[in-house]
Amino acid sequence: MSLLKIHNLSKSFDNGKTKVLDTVSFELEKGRVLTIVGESGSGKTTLIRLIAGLETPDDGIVELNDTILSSVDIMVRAEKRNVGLVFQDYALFPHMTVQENIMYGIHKQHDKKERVAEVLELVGLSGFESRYPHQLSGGQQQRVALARALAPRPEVLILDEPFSNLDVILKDQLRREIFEIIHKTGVTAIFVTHDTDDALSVSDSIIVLQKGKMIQNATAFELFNAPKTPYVASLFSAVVNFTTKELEEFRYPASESTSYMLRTSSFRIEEDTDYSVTARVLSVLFMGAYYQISVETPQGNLYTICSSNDYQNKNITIGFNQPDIFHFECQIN
Ligand SMILES: Nc1ncnc2c1ncn2[C@@H]1O[C@H](COP(=O)(O)OP(=O)(O)OP(=O)(O)O)[C@@H](O)[C@H]1O
Repeated sequence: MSLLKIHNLSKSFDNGKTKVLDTVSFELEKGRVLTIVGESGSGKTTLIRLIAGLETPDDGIVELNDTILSSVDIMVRAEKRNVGLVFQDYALFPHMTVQENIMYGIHKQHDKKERVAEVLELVGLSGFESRYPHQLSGGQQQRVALARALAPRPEVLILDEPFSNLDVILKDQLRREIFEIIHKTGVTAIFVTHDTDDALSVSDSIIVLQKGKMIQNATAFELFNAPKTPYVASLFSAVVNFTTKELEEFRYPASESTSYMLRTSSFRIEEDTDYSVTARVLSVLFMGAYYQISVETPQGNLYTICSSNDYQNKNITIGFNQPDIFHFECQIN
């Protein structure tokens, strides 16, 4: 059964001139992790602010545990919603210790100190109670922010771009740790990011927002393998747009009214494939873990990746298999 139900949520700013969210609907089951992805300005933060009660909707309903939290006539205050928030900038109070920061979020409980110790243990920071935020690393501050959000036992935990201020190695490590903690607590979580790697690795389902509209709501596997639009396809790895003429070179039966795309990584070199063309290799660049290869076909140049530089200045067969090509009955946008 769904814990959180979002129904036809819409929001505009500037007296209705800027529509930021347009009839967004989805449901989230208890204990699941949902990620919201989308380019800058697509409405991600506005959507979670509406769920957290920091904005009022123009239309639509936010429902948690069969109780309406927001609608045109109802607005339950943010602090009454039992929704925990972790922001990218940690938002810890600098003049308070770790213990005071975490206690701040706990309202009704008598066992405040015990709860602080419990959540600090959960995030691997036992013994850090009396430190101040400036005495902690970025990763530790983010774990304290998570502990603070978890302390009141929220029904939904929302993490807004929680890793974007951290360097790559720390980010990977912290992402793993935070999602282990989330799974351990079983809390229902919504994670907002424009980093699609984050989204693929941690979510039970992913919502893609584009210009305030929900384009697709699916598992990571479905989004990667069956994107609904060219934009969704391009979110998760490099893609090539094919013209009908280019596809004819591969002997692919292309139609004029369809847009075609292939992931760069789906090209096969010197392999038996469903559709192929002979092409001249223009360059092979060493990129560390792989080589980037550029080839010239009768219809233009293509880029792909391969694992060796044996193809320098050669004519090669490059191709792809039927299941790998995406087709969309629309114009590429
Ligand atoms: N209070 C506000 N008043 C006016 N416009 C706003 C307000 N809040 C957000 N917007 C606008 O709404 C649009 C969506 O903003 P939002 O912050 O939800 O996007 P986002 O997807 O979270 O972007 P980012 O990834 O850059 O954080 C933007 O064009 C933004 O300028």
